[in-house]
Amino acid sequence: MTATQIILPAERTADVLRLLGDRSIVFVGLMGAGKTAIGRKVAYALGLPFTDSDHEIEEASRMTIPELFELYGEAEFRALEQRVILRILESGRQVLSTGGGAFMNEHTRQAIADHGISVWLKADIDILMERVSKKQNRPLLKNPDPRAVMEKLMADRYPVYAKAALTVPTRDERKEIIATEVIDALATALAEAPAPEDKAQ
Ligand SMILES: Nc1ncnc2c1ncn2[C@@H]1O[C@H](COP(=O)(O)OP(=O)(O)O)[C@@H](O)[C@H]1O
Ligand SMILES: O=C(O)C1=C[C@@H](OP(=O)(O)O)[C@@H](O)[C@H](O)C1
Ligand SMILES: [Mg+2]
Repeated sequence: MTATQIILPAERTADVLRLLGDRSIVFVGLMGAGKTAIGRKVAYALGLPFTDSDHEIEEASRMTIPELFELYGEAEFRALEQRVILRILESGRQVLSTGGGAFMNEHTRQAIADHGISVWLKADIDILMERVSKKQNRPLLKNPDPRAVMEKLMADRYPVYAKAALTVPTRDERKEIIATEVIDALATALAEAPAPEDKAQ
């Protein structure tokens, strides 16, 4: 199946990239919000490389995320996640989609602030549950009551996700539409907070 991609006018892309400077766009938010799916579309539309931290962790460890949790536990996964994200952020401007827990780590949050502009993709619980129920690849939700787990994660994490540079609501709408809304929100936010080298102009 060929995925539909967004085509932006060249001037629009050039404007957003200029305002972005050397910063990466970093997606944060809960499981199922669409960080991976929307991040990929945003990257394609802007002609930027795309990286998903979970994918990089799986490549580096040659294990799946559920295997890592099962064999080494969550603490080891978090340590690996921190290292991998720091390395990715130092490898140049890109779109990075993080795993839902990554932004909870203070060092990771600082590195994201140093190298990028963070985007909290925020969806309501029904949407999150509908999406995550389709795949059994999220160890935290391997629980008799995954909705209660998600509610607890919302309570614990929302105050931290709220530290992201911008928040973009997402909903039951085509990925291309959401990705376009993210780019619009980014363009507005970046125009208000230009990269240092752009401020002088
Ligand atoms: N706007 C959307 N419309 C329809 N499906 C979506 C949308 N955003 C994400 N999805 C689907 O929901 C699931 C979870 O999305 P994903 O990008 O993996 O979320 P995350 O990385 O935040 O956990 C995937 O199957 C993805 O294709
Ligand atoms: O929220 C979390 O703690 C996690 C989210 C997952 O990524 P997605 O948010 O991309 O599903 C993955 O990193 C792991 O299962 C833990
Ligand atoms: Mg993901």
